[in-house]
Amino acid sequence: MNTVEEKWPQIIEHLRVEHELSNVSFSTWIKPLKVYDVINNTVFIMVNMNSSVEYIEKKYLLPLKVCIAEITGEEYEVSFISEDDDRLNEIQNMAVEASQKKRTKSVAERAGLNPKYTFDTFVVGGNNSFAHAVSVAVAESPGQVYNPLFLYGGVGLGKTHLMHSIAHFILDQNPKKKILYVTSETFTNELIESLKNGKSSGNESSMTKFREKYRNIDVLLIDDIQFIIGKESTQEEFFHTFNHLHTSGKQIIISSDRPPRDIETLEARLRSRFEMGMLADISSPDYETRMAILQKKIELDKLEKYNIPLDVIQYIATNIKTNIRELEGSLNKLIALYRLNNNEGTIDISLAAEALKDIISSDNNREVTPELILDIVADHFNISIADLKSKKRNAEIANPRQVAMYLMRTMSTKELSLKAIGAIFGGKDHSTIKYGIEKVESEMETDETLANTVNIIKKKINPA
Ligand SMILES: Nc1ncnc2c1ncn2[C@@H]1O[C@H](COP(=O)(O)OP(=O)(O)OP(=O)(O)O)[C@@H](O)[C@H]1O
Repeated sequence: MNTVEEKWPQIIEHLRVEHELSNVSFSTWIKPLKVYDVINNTVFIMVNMNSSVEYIEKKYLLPLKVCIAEITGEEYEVSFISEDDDRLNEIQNMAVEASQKKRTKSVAERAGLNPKYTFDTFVVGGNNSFAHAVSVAVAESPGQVYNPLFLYGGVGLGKTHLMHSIAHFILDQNPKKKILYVTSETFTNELIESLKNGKSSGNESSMTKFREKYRNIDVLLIDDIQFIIGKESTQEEFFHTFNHLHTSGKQIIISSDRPPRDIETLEARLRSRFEMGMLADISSPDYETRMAILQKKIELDKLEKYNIPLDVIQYIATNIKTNIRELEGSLNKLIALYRLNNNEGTIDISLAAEALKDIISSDNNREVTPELILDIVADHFNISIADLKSKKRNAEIANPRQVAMYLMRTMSTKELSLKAIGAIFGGKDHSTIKYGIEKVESEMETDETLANTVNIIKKKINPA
């Protein structure tokens, strides 16, 4: 049942009270209305045979629209229909189409894909045209052309975006394809958990489940493979997963921050497997590509309304060279600064300079600041920096927050006192910070999954 249908009794009650409808009006016109369907944000309401659609439309369309928005929190169009309406067939077809679209989308969502990362939103430039071309080829003929496809390149240059694009494309062609996208961190942590559960329960069923999950698929996408380096048991398991899929003609797509030959602790047998398909690198975008990416983002995020002057876009493209995530981040920061000022200032180069101030970082030997740690931890756990700094206590936020505290204490270039860390997290007491840090430290000793995650974040902060 959709939200409008679910909340229909509240919606009409709200209408009755707000518009002071008499009992007669209410029971004559409103009570008999039924939600017929909600399709693409339009609520179709069936009007009783004996009522007049024209009259109800004239008198109640607007009030009802407002009440629906107030009760559901979402804006809908409202359309009244009658049982002998010529449009009924058309509406039913629309409903079927919409539910098919929804199903395809949920297949993509289930596969862990970001809906924004598609080939349509990917800007092709000299830095990525080869990687893009081979990705399209793999998407068109999974398992048949380049297997595995190994995409590599520096931080924030579009590897994940390309991988998701391949997966979306395959699912669009055939929603039944079984696609699994994971980071190597997830693969490792799930393996650790399965081994642990297998040991404690004394049976192998958890490992069997793990293997079923990773082997019973058509396409495996594994992101940031560099993070399984140095872990023998993970490499061993991955080797078998790889062989199983590869010999059955299933497609494997891998990303890494460097080519296989430069991953020192990668076992030779895995390295040779990775090198037997297609290696494609993505390098830093040139100026024209950076401009094109900024323009695309303005279009996709509907930022045209801010009329950002061309010289401001050029200023950002000139100054942020090596990381597309930072390129996008500066545009977001610029808009945020402008809005902070109640949209009253002007978007000019000096505002852009302020936006860039926090973002421009020398890539080598970058200083580890609290802001950098907040940024990377938030990005890693897919939560906002505001949440990290907030007082929310649910585990999804509180645990990453404690990890951030621990990292600030142990990794910051300038040593930070407990009090200083407390100030960053909204004025928390130094004992709270101490507790958080010690909790992470002691849990890392027994919880291998947490230790693995913290180590990966450390490598993201300090990739050397
Ligand atoms: N060619 C491109 N066109 C449009 N957007 C891009 C392009 N390349 C990267 N981006 C955007 O830049 C951001 C970072 O890209 P992505 O996460 O794919 O990088 P990555 O190489 O996987 O980084 P990491 O090494 O951190 O995993 C994303 O928001 C992505 O949409």
